[in-house]
This record gives sequence, structure tokens and C-alpha cells, in this order.
Amino acid sequence: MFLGIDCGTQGTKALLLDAATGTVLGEGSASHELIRGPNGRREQATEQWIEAFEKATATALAQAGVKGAAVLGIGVSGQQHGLVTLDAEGRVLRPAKLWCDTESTAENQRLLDWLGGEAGSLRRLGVAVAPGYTVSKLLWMKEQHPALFERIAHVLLPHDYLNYWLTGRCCSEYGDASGTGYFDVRSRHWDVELLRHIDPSGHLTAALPELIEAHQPVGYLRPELARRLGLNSQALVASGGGDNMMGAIGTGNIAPGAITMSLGTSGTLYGYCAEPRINSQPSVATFCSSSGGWLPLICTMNLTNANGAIRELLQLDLDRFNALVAQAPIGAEGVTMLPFLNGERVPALPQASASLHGLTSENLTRANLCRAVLEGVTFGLRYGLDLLRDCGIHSERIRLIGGGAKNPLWRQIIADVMGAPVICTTHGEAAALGAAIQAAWCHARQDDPQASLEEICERCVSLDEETAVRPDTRAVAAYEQVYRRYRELVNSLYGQR
Ligand SMILES: Nc1ncnc2c1ncn2[C@@H]1O[C@H](COP(=O)(O)OP(=O)(O)O)[C@@H](O)[C@H]1O
Ligand SMILES: O=C(CO)[C@@H](O)[C@H](O)COP(=O)(O)O
Repeated sequence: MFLGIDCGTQGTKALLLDAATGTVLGEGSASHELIRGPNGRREQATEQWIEAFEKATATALAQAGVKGAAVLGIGVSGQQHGLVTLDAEGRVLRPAKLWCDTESTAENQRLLDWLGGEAGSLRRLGVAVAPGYTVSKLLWMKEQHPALFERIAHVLLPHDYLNYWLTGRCCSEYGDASGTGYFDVRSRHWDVELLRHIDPSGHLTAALPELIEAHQPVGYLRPELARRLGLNSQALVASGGGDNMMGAIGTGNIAPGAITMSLGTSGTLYGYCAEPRINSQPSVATFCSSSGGWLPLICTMNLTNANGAIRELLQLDLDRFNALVAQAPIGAEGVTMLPFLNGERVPALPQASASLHGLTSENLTRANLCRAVLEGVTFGLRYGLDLLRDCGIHSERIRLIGGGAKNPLWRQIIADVMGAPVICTTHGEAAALGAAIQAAWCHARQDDPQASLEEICERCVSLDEETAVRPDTRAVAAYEQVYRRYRELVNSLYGQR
């Protein structure tokens, strides 16, 4: 039995996997709150992740009717890029600054200038650093909280922090580390010189965690924690990884030829590569995968959160929102929403704001507003898919995961906007599943160093044919025009992108 945990932006999901049969025996979840502040601040109290971990795990075990003693391994997936800082006693210094925080946009620009712009950053690191990445959050903390900055003894990512809480060891695996912005994705090393530029004293570089491979364990569960959670004290804690890297494993995207699309708080698209195919396109982030390769990825910062904002404004529950989307025609009778409520990463518009266009007294309806936001966030993903396709990442069918993938109407809209068939995996919580699969792999490798991730994925990951949707030719043509309208608006407001 293996426990997979996914600490996402809106909540933590836990899943219990019988890796011998590939059966998911139980699932649990618990939500998180965001701390919002001026200038795009988006933070989270790390205590919440721990509370949610405990609650979601207890629910998954109870649902499975399995005793915690049967858990042989734990894998943790986490939202990427977040900054967690600890002092020398292992105490968290301040709330975690998240991937969707754009408060450090100015600091990011200064770092980019130092790196020689996006092209220089791509040459040096293999990625163009973006405001969401960890690196600018460190410079921001140095300038905004110098006393706390001085006390930093460990710099961790969200899933590294949970691994530390589980085992007492600070380390990081290559996939999540590759999203920090102080990591060279080609050579798979920390960029120590870049950190010295931020902090010449060198204490930041001393705070970097040790790097481990995706199949290596972090250690064993701390005995007192095992007692408290009712888990096996011999449970091995796997390296874990970023949620997109774990989503790749949980959708079987561990060989070239597949694209996964995640409809979570963020929208992401990624496909596995066996080599670091760095492209000159700065919006495509060639992160490392947590299966030994690379994972070119695009991420939009406005997805289910933007739908949620319109739902809240119009006081609609999910069913009513979806019903209203269905009522409006393709193109929302001329209403277009650029949904950049949080700024945007792809295209790189961290300081952009959302806007509505084409409103008239005839088309200003609740249905058109709901349709316009759903289409707007989907067009953001289409833009990203075209960039990935330009980089040579292709897939016959797009594998859909994340909360939004549960929505059949949205699945059809995605197939039509992307002009490609889509399908969900049987287990929608793919990041938690990927984490459990990685834990099973890590455990198997203790006895057999040749144990294969492919074999475990084959047993545990399947596609749910009932969710398969093909693009509708007429709808594809209609969306193409509406997409053009959307792109023209982006270009006219923000310059050619
Ligand atoms: N049927 C649905 N239609 C549209 N959105 C949905 C549906 N079910 C869940 N969601 C949305 O999915 C989001 C949560 O997705 P999830 O992948 O768990 O996010 P994260 O991992 O970022 O916390 C919520 O905003 C929720 O409203
Ligand atoms: O920043 C990225 C990817 O680079 C995001 O995808 C985060 O990893 C958050 O993921 P979700 O909470 O939306 O799953």
C-alpha cells in the first residue's frame, strides 16, 4: 500500500494505492486558504498544509478501510516554485510565498537584467526566470524582511518542506528544483553564483538542500509522527516532486508522445522529453521531470480561479455556472474576457489585469459572462499548446486532469478549441496518484535497483474511455474565429505576443 499526497493551491488530496493491482482504495481531501495582499501577494500558512495532510490522509485510510501500518511508502507532490524558509531550528520564518504571487515582479526583472534578459537566462539556466519562480522571492525577502532573511538556514519548496516535516531531512529532487530559477536544467546543478549575486555573504548557498534523484528516498517517517498519524514507522518517504512532475507520472506521461493538460488553480500543459530540448521561446519552461528526463511546460495563472471569481460575483454554484455556460453560444455573442485577474505568466504579463470586451446592452447576460470567462481561460491554454507544438511536443490525445477535468462541457470546449481529442485518466487526482506510484517505485528499488517505473505506471494508470471527446468540425471552425478575436485583443492591449 502506498500513500500519495498532493499539496495543491486550493487544497491537499490524499490517495491510497494498492500498487500490486493498481487499485485506488481510498481518497481524502482538505482545503487551504490563500493570504492575499497588495501588489499580487499570494501566500499560504505552512501549518495549513500539515493540517490538511493529516485530515486528507485520515479520510483516505478510513475510506479504504486500511490500517496505517500497511503503508509501505509515502510520496508527496506539491505546488511548484513556492518559497519556504526555515531557521536553524527548523522553524518556518514566514508564510510561504506561492507560485501565483507576483509581488516580486520588479525583483524578477532586476534578476533578468543581470542574467542578460530572457535570452541570457535561457542560455545560462535553460529557463527564462518568471516572477512566480522561487528566485525573485528570495531577493524580495532580503529587501522586505532583512532580519528574517539573515536567519534563513534552509530554503525549501512546498513539497520539500512536507518531506522535511515527515522525515526531518532537507533535500530536493531535480524536477521541483528545476522550477526555482537558481538551477541549471541542462547540467542539473544549483546555480550557486546566481544566489551569491543575491546574497554575497554565501549564507543562502549554505541553505540549499541536497539534490537527490527522483527514485531515491528522503528517508523514513519520524517515529513520533508515525505514532501520531497511525502510520507505519518503517514507511519510506520517496523524493516526491512538483505537482506537474507527479501529474506526468500519474498520467503515464513518462515517454515522448503524450501531452497532459491540468485544469487546477493553474492551467498547465506538458510533455516528456528524454533530453533537455531548450527552445528559444521563453514561455516554454523546460523543467526536469521526476522520472529522469525533462518536462517542457507552459503554465497559465488564471484558470479555475477565474471561473470561481465570476461564479462568486454572480453567486452561482458550480452546476448553475456550468448550466449558464451551456446556454450561451460559442463566442458568447461577442463578449470576450481576458481573464488576467492574477496577472499572467504565459503570455508573460505579470502586471496585466482582467478585462471584458464587446459588451452591449443586448449581450450583457449572466450566461455570456460565464461563457466568456470559460472561453478566455481555455484560449490561454490554446496559446500555450501552440507554443508547445512549435517546440515539437505532440500528442494524439490530450490527457486531462485536475478539478476542472470533471466537467464534460469544458472537456468538449477544450477538444474544440485545441482541435484535438481529449480524454481523462481514470484517477483524476493524477498528481497524488503519481506521488503514490513514485513511492512504490522508490520502495521497489530498495530490493531491485532495476525496478521499472514504466511497469508500475502500466499497472496503475489507465485512460477513461467514457470521458473521451473528439473535436467537432463545425465548433473547431467557430472557435478559431473567436480565438483570433481574443488574440487580437491581447496584442492590441499588450503589444505583439
Ligand atoms: N465540475 C467542475 N467544473 C468546473 N470546475 C471544477 C469542477 N469540479 C471542480 N472544479 C474546480 O477545480 C478546482 C480545484 O482543482 P484542483 O485540481 O484540485 O486544484 P489545485 O490542485 O490547484 O488545488 C476548483 O476551483 C473547483 O472549482
Ligand atoms: O506554477 C505552476 C507550474 O509551473 C503551477 O502549476 C503550480 O505548480 C500550482 O499548481 P496547481 O495548484 O494549479 O495544481
